[in-house]
Amino acid sequence: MGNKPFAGVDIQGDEESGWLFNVLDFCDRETRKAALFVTKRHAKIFTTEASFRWRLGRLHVENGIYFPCSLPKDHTWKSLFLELDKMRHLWVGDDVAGNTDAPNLTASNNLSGNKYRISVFVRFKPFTSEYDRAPNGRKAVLPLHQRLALIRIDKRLNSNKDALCVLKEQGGWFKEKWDEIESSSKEQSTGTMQRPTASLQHGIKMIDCSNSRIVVVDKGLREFEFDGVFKDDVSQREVYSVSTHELICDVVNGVSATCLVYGQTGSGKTFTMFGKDEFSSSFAGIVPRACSELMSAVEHRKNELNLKIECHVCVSFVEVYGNEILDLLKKGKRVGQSKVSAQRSVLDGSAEVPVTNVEEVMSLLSIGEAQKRKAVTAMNLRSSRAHTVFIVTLKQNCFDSGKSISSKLFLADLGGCEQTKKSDLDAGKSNHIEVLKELSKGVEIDTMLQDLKKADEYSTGFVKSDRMREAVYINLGLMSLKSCVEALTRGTYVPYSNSKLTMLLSSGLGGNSKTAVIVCASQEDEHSSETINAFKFGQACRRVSNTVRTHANMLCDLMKDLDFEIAACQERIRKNEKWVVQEQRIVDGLAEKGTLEAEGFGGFEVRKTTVLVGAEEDRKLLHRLLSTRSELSGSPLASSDQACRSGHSFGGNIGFGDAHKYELGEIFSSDAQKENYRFSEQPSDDLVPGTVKSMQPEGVAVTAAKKGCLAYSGISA
Ligand SMILES: Nc1ncnc2c1ncn2[C@@H]1O[C@H](COP(=O)(O)OP(=O)(O)OP(=O)(O)O)[C@@H](O)[C@H]1O
Repeated sequence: MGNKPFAGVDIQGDEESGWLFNVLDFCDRETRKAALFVTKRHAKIFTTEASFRWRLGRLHVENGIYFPCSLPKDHTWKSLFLELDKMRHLWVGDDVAGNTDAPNLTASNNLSGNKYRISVFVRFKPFTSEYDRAPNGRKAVLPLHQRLALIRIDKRLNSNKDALCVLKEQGGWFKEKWDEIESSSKEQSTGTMQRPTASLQHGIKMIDCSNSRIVVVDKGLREFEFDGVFKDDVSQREVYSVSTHELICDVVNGVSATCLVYGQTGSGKTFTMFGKDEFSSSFAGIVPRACSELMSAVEHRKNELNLKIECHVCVSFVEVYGNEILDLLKKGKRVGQSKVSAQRSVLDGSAEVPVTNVEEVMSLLSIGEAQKRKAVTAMNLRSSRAHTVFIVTLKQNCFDSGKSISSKLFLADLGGCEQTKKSDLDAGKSNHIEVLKELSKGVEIDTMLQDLKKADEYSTGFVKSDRMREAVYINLGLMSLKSCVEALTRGTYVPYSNSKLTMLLSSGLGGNSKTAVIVCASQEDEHSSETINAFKFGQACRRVSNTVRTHANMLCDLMKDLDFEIAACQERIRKNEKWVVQEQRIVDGLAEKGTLEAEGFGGFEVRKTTVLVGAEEDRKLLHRLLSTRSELSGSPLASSDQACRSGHSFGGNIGFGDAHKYELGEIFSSDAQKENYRFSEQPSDDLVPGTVKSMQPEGVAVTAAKKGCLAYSGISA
């Protein structure tokens, strides 16, 4: 073949190097060897980032694996390629995936069962006014070492000595105190030096976006580390592309994802999740951006891929208001009665509306927005009075392989944690004028009249007790969310059923979903304690990992896990279980009253029974596992089939020492079926259901087949 085909290859160019990979992937062994020889001196071609990007493109076109157009955080094109390459057989049918000749096919399932930590981001809201920048809150007294640590982090100093110099230069109280201590320590050189302390404003001390760290003064100095920190000037687009964009790619690749915003009331959660003004403006939040990306990916699937994949998209938009789930797309109609039925209705699709293009999604978003409950509080002129969850369901069917995959995207705008004193729930009336101003901004006079009416509705609707009740329910939902996250970090029972909110979001918290949490925060010192609490919640979420599987592989994996457990259980039974002989003294029932025999002196019969002991608990477990497997597989025979094929024991004895003795070929009596049985042999095709197949030499054990099961061995006298 020579050097010719590769002579003109521009090794840095995407397309050219792509062509080279193409050739290498499809040529025979000899050609490949020659090609590798030629390109040896250009070996870096195989490792350049550009080449991996090109490979991702191929993965997309040929295997239907969607990948983000911009690199996700902490990824290189190479690492992204290696991660997504594990899914290359996502759309290959099970028949092909089961073929051992096809190399690396089992790797298709590698994503199933992968553990992913919840990613947590922090977004700061801009200061509301210059007044808010002024220190206006609690003070905390920091010990000297923490004060020095703060300076070291802030000024990027390496030693405490340098930090001490900075502290002295800062002058003020500390310098005076330090001079005082130095002079007194000179006088009494043997005495121990008193540690100087200084009081600091409680709140955020440093925001380090490049290292995603935030340093705060709480009771002492405290540092929080997150996956990303966005300052107040970061655009909506950037927040979306860093925090959520990757999740959309996962949803297209069949993995469910959740993104939730958490924070104090008025901290910018709704702004981050839904945006402001038009959904198409630069202020558009995560929901409209995610929907347009998802819909364009779906469009792309239809038009451009080699594979024929049919996609169906449905959306639901619900509000957890008080103790109820309301459907915002059906004029706030209540969904389900109980917690379970409400959760089922939302998750199983009765609240879903099918959509075919992005315009339809946006119009549904507007309908839902209009239905949302908002009110004026002292903290926010348009405070959401409920938790809102927007759910997108994507069902994909591949015509070529017959495989279908379903995934869900949960986008939740949680209600803000509220201190009712701060949010001044009666502030509606006093803020009336503010609402009017906001509503009339840039609007013509005739439309203003309508707005005035609207604003009037706002003000007249302000019933303090209603606002209080809403705040209590919001806080209760958030408390359940916190207790679920805490339970997940401790590894104890997770109380999802405590609230409808946690039941809805259970897949995102410790479930089968990739999850991102965006903590929205104010920078004002006044709100420092709420902000720090929100950071603590974010930190707890960061310790939670979800096990993520593509939906298509879930059942398969579950069966595999069950089979593994069944095999282990059977192995334990085989090791621990043994037959023991039990003796039972039976008084002659026919003896006449008053005789010695009747009283049990002398004339009694000793009846020996053989029973299986040593693995009673494992037997119960095995029974449970087999019935679960049978339920999952939908086949009533599966459980017994499984047990028989393994050739292990099950059950006890039948009729031993009792009246009935089975003969070869005899039909099992229906009474005998009430007793315990024992599997012992491999089932064979020549078994006649319900009959005794063979007998042991002493005439003690029988192997028999019973209706509905394949084989049994019982013990008969
Ligand atoms: N990053 C930001 N840039 C510009 N304005 C912002 C930002 N974050 C929030 N705001 C503004 O702050 C106000 C309050 O924000 P928002 O309604 O999103 O708060 P919230 O956390 O959803 O409150 P609540 O929990 O009470 O509903 C809005 O007017 C919003 O436009």
